[in-house]
Amino acid sequence: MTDTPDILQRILAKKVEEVANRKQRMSISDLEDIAQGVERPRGFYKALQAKVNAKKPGVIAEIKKASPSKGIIRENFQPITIGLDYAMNGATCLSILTDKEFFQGAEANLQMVRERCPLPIIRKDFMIDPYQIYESRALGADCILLIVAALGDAQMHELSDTATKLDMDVLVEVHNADELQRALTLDTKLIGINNRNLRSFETTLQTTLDLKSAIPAERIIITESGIHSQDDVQLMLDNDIYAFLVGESFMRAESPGQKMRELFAL
Ligand SMILES: O=C(O)c1ccccc1NCC(=O)[C@H](O)[C@H](O)COP(=O)(O)O
Repeated sequence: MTDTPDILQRILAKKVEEVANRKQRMSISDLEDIAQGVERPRGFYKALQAKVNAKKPGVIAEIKKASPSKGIIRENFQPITIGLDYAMNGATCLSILTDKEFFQGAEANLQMVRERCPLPIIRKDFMIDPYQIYESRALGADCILLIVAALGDAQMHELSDTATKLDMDVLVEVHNADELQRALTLDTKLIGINNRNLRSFETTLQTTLDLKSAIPAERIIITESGIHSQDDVQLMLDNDIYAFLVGESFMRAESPGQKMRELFAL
């Protein structure tokens, strides 16, 4: 096991700086104006709900160039081509990394893909301030990610309420039972269980299996990270988990969409 310094704390420290700089460049009310001119949210939750109700896999296909645990994952990184490939091959939603420092993402990637691709999109970034929620809507995001481990209770509720006010969906992400209890105090129907330990970077699908029984039936469980094989997918389906967030195994394939089709038999 790698003894990694707490990557989340490093990312969050950088986000505090980043948000402060952005606030100097554009006011929240200007962002609000821009957000109002953007096409309405596409229904991220609804798209997943339709799959889950039909007991079919709903795949949130990730567009990610690099990560702290894996370094560069995909050299030939063409976000629009990847987004269209996912859409053509049956993805339900997209996840687009916008963090630059740690994931080599970009906000422009989300905007460009949204213009060309009809799928609902989650902005995958580290939300700590309502400013970023307005910014996400202004970029065209349909859903935002809230990582419980990164947030205090009041902060988490404030961010979720801001997203709801903007008609966006919220995916709340947990890694353990304590975080899950906190996540369940939110109204959101989307609960992501991240199988990656953010200290060791190890992934185990057992995390999803261990936590799922504490989640009420009306919520949608999304298993996140570490899905690499048809057996992994089958294990989740056998345990009534129908929503998946997958990045690396798709991104390492020449055609991420075909890889998705292969893993999920779409
Ligand atoms: O992936 C990392 O190294 C990482 C480090 C710190 C915070 C988050 C991190 N990953 C984000 C994700 O949750 C994944 O991109 C997502 O679940 C997909 O995982 P995978 O299919 O294993 O690429």
